[in-house]
Amino acid sequence: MTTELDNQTLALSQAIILAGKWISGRQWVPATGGNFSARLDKKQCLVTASGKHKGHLCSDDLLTTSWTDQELICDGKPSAETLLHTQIYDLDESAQAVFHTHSVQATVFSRLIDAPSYRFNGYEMQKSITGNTSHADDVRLPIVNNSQDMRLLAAEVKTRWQDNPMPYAFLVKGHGMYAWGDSIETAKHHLEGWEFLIECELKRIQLLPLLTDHIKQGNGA
Ligand SMILES: CSC[C@@H](O)[C@@H](O)C(=O)COP(=O)(O)O
Ligand SMILES: [Zn+2]
Repeated sequence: MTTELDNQTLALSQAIILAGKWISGRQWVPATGGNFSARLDKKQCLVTASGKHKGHLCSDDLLTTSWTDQELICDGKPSAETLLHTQIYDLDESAQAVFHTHSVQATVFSRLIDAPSYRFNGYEMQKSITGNTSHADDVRLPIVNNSQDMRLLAAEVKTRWQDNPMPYAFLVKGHGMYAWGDSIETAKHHLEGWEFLIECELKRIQLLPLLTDHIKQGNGA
C-alpha cells in the first residue's frame, strides 16, 4: 500500500513538473506566480511549495497536504493559495488537478470586466471545455474579486459555486486564472482552452473601435 502511494505520488510529481515547464513556456507563470496541485485522495493532494518558480520545479517542491474544512496539514510551506485548491477539490469531486496561472491576458481581461462573470459565445474552442458541445451556446466564466485572505476567497468561490457550478475555471480579478479537470491532461486542456478564449476576446475588444463598415463588408470588391 505504501509503495503504491509512493508510486502514485512520484508519477503525479513528475506530471506536475512537466506541466510546469509547459505552462512556464507559454509565459503563464512569470516570476514565482501560479501554483499547481493534483489530488491524491478525497482530502489529500500534492501541491507546489510556496515561492518557487513553477517552470523549474523539482520533486521536493511538491508537498503532500491534507485538509479538513479550512485547516491544512503539511510538513513544509505549501502554496499560499492552497485553500483555493482544496476548495475546488471539495466542490468538484471529479477534480483531479488544479492549475493556477498569472497570464498577462487573463490578468488584464479580468480587470476590464465590471461584472461577476463574462459570457463567451461564437467560438468553436468553447468545445475544449468539458460539457460544451457548440459554439452557439453561451459559456460564462466567473470572475471573483481578489483578496489576500484565502479563507475569504475560498468562501467566495464556494458561494458562487452554489449559485452556479463553474465551467472548470474562474478568474480572480487582477490576479489570474484557476483551471481544473478530471485528470492532469484535462486540466491542461481547460487551462489552454480558456487562455485561448480570453486572448481572442481581448483582441476582439481591442479591435472593435477600429472596425469600419468597409472591413465588415469584406473589404470591397
Ligand atoms: C509573485 S506573487 C504571487 C503570489 O502572491 C500568488 O498569487 C501566487 O500565485 C504564488 O504563490 P505561492 O505561494 O508561490 O503558490
Ligand atoms: Zn496567484
